[in-house]
Amino acid sequence: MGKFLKSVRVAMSGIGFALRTQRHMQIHCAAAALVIGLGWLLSLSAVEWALILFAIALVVSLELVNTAIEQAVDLASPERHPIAKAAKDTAAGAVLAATFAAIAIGVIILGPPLWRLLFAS
Ligand SMILES: Nc1ncnc2c1ncn2[C@@H]1O[C@H](COP(=O)(O)OP(=O)(O)OP(=O)(O)O)[C@@H](O)[C@H]1O
Repeated sequence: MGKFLKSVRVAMSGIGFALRTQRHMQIHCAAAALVIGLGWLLSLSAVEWALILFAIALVVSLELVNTAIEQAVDLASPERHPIAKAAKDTAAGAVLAATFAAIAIGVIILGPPLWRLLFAS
């Protein structure tokens, strides 16, 4: 197998691990599928799609990094330690910050057309 294909395979296995083991990753992916479905229903523009897809990629990527940090911390410090706590809490904070931004982007882009579809037609 080529080097590139091997890199893709191990990266996909990392994504699979996070999907199987992390409840938050499953929630993010379910929310992403819902938003993509709504975007298709509401015929978003190219720029709107770009923003939505960027927000989804940011949240999912940070959840993957958060998972990697949790695994590394559990390996390095199975016992409780304030630095282990700081590492895990900070990584979780990164996911939370991106999630807030993604929710804001979703409301700004999907809110008005969804409102018109539901209440003004
Ligand atoms: N080794 C540790 N030392 C100190 N505090 C820890 C340690 N491991 C976990 N914690 C604390 O418990 C919290 C939860 O950690 P945990 O590893 O269970 O992740 P999680 O937030 O439950 O993530 P997920 O549900 O996505 O697996 C951390 O954010 C941290 O505050």
